[in-house]
Amino acid sequence: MTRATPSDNRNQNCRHFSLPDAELFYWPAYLTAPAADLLQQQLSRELHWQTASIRIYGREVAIPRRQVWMGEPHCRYRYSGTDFLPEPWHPRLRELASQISQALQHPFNCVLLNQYADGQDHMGWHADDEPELGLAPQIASLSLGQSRRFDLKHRQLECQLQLLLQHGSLLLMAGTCQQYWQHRLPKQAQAKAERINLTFRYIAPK
Ligand SMILES: O=C(O)CCC(=O)C(=O)O
Ligand SMILES: [Fe+2]
Repeated sequence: MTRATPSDNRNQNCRHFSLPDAELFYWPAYLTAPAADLLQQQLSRELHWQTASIRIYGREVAIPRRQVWMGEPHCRYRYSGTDFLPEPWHPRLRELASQISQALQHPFNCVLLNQYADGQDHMGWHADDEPELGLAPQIASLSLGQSRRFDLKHRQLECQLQLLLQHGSLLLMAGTCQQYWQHRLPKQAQAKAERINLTFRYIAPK
């Protein structure tokens, strides 16, 4: 499988991981450091970050991070028993979604943003396999700020992978990654600074 190098930073090497039942592509510096700094500051300041609650065993529990769901109006998203309606595009994020779509030759029309204040904020094991994302969804994950470890594990095989997601990097989870693998962002006591992650997704209009 071949992919064009993202247009934002053509000189960056792409690391390709061909795993059992999944393809991963990682661009360590998809955005230049100054562009990534600026975007992080802007998103941190300008978005309506929410502490969402999800239902676990019938109880409402606040998730250990803040988030924003954004995209085209039809992109409703059901996640752990809660229905999220998208916020309208922030102009910079509409532009970024279209750049990433072009670079990866794949449509993206919505994005889940997560803000992790420090290493205590995290996300547990899961897959982005909600039915509205369709079969074999491709998820493009842009990271800003504090570098954090990202873990993946196969659901059936004894197969795991750890990546360090750096400031300005882009990770594409492709193939049947969401069907056969789970991923998480673990707690990391030594991580002291903020990280913002954007996972661009595609939801087909009904
Ligand atoms: O913050 C990350 O890198 C992971 C985010 C993620 O898995 C998600 O938004 O579904
Ligand atoms: Fe995810």
